[in-house]
Amino acid sequence: MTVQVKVCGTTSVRDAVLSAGAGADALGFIFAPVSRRLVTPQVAREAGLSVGPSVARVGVFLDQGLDEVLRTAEAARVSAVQLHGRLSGLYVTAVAAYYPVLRVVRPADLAAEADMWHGHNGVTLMLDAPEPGGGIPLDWNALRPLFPHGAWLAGGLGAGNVAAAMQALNPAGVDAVSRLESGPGVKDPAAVRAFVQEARRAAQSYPQ
Ligand SMILES: O=C(O)c1ccccc1NCC(=O)[C@H](O)[C@H](O)COP(=O)(O)O
Repeated sequence: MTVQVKVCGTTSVRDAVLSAGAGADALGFIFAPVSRRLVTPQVAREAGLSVGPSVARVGVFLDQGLDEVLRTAEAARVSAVQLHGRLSGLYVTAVAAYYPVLRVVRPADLAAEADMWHGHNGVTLMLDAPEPGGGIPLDWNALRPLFPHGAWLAGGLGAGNVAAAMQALNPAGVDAVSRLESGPGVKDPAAVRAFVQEARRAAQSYPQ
């Protein structure tokens, strides 16, 4: 089976090209003002154009207004939107009318959100730690009974632990940022390459 590998927190053309060259399926561009990896829509657009058509560009938002999300996503020409925060089902559905949505949930909300979005093809769940971009791994084994088929996983992942996380939960996609950086918003090339390679290797042992 395959796994989608997303490298988040892209802030430059250089890092977009690096992650795409390492084999990432998706690049994340963070538009949440609280982030140390904040990028402008203009830079995200330029970076997205530099990686060709087969790499997804994901705009990442945290508790931002619907207008702001749609305007920013359009300006950056992203291909999908990732939504963090306390958001109503109506809000998520409104964004999903325009973009495929990665709806990010914390462990405490996983069961309720999995029920809400079951069978909704435009919304994919991503389980993440309570503090996005914080580099803290989850307790994968404890989450095993709750983890929905087809969901993605984030939270403190890197080359050193992505295989164990995948073995525990069989996520359809994995996402990381903190452990792939040499500094806030700057990618460490070796860490990015190792993360993508390890995720690909671990996916080979997925159940058929
Ligand atoms: O990374 C951030 O700074 C951030 C800030 C606000 C909202 C989302 C943010 N990151 C979103 C991501 O997709 C991260 O890759 C994900 O939370 C995992 O991060 P990490 O645990 O550091 O690998």
